[in-house]
Amino acid sequence: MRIVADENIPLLDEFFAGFGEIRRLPGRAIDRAALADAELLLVRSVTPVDRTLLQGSPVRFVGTCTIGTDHLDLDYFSAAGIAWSSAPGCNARGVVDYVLGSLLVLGERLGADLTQRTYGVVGAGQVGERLIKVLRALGWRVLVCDPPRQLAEGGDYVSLQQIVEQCDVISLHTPLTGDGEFATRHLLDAELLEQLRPGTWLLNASRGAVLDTGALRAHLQRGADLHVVLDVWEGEPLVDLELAALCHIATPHIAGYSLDGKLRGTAQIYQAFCRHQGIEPAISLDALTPARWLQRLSIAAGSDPAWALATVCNVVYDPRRDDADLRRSLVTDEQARKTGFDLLRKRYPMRREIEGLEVELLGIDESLEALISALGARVINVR
Ligand SMILES: NC(=O)c1ccc[n+]([C@@H]2O[C@H](COP(=O)([O-])OP(=O)(O)OC[C@H]3O[C@@H](n4cnc5c(N)ncnc54)[C@H](O)[C@@H]3O)[C@@H](O)[C@H]2O)c1
Ligand SMILES: O=C(O)[C@H](O)[C@H](O)COP(=O)(O)O
Repeated sequence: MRIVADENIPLLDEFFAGFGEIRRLPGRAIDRAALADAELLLVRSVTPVDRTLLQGSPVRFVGTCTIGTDHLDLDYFSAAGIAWSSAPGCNARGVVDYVLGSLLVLGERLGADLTQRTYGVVGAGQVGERLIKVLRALGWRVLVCDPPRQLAEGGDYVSLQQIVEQCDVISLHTPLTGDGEFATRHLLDAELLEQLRPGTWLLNASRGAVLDTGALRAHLQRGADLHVVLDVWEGEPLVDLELAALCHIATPHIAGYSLDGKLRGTAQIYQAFCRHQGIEPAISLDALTPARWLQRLSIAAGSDPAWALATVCNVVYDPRRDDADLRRSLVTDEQARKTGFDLLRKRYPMRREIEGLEVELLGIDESLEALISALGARVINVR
């Protein structure tokens, strides 16, 4: 079997060499010619996979090692009988760590008490649900907007209008969808942006176009009192220079780029392809995951909770490095800017997740124990 794969998918040989010959290409360079004799196509989010790419090719299975599927034409797959899989939830925890790290930066720069804010999470799926769980476990107030889930399950949800009116912090975690009752393209449009409360923190680590970023730039240029964190950009890999300059934190679509999340993405596609082939998966991710460079941290009972929170989060992930790297890459030449964006993602340094970190708690401190557990780290009590 011939396999064509995005060169940025880790563990390709370990999981897929047993199925056939793998040809690696930059995701944006995968074209019709490359697929002339390929039966299996493995992509990430930068390869639009549609009729134009696939028609006439022997591809029978498409795997995207990502959560998002907006780059796949699923209607065409279904009409053409092409099987596919994404990797639901694979890097969701990385996004939660990114949001926590960003909140800490904003809290420090703006002198805000994170415990006293009202958080609005828009989209309560794999990412949003995990984020809500952490924020609520910390005892923070969270409102949730997810109309599809509200319709399907009922429950304690609010409207987007209520989020805009009541929240100090709004974090977007919907998929990008262009049509249907719950379409999210420009979900936060010019009208809603105008209604945000002065001082609102607005975070987008979903897809660039979930926000009307042209309207956001214009609003900020008029002096809107907003504090913006953007990981994703309309028109990626080309970042809007003026908008980036107006953001508190600007990163190159790496919110979910934990090593754990990337490896899980490959493993999930391997499992899906095994199911498709009717074979039992024989390769285990556990055996292939490297040891963490920081496995355990010690914190003394009685430590300041805000310090402990920042220490556990920042030791795992601090978005300031990614923000600085992106800003250095933002040159005026558009081609160089796009190349810079892709290079930052291709050469992304090793980052692990808070889940998996062990925190040794020295002495008895129930509230500190609850806080560290809320973050998802494993508490080891040393009495
Ligand atoms: N920046 C990154 O690195 C990164 C990483 C992972 C995922 N993502 C993006 O985040 C998105 C969400 O990820 P997920 O794993 O939570 O997806 P998911 O499919 O598990 O959950 C999405 C949730 O959004 C809800 N939703 C849909 N339309 C909505 C609307 N109009 N208003 C409010 N809620 C709506 C859905 O009902 C669902 O509960 C992905 O589709 C992907 O595009 C980005
Ligand atoms: O949808 C996802 O899983 C994320 O956005 C993912 O991190 C995208 O990474 P990429 O495929 O662009 O490398």
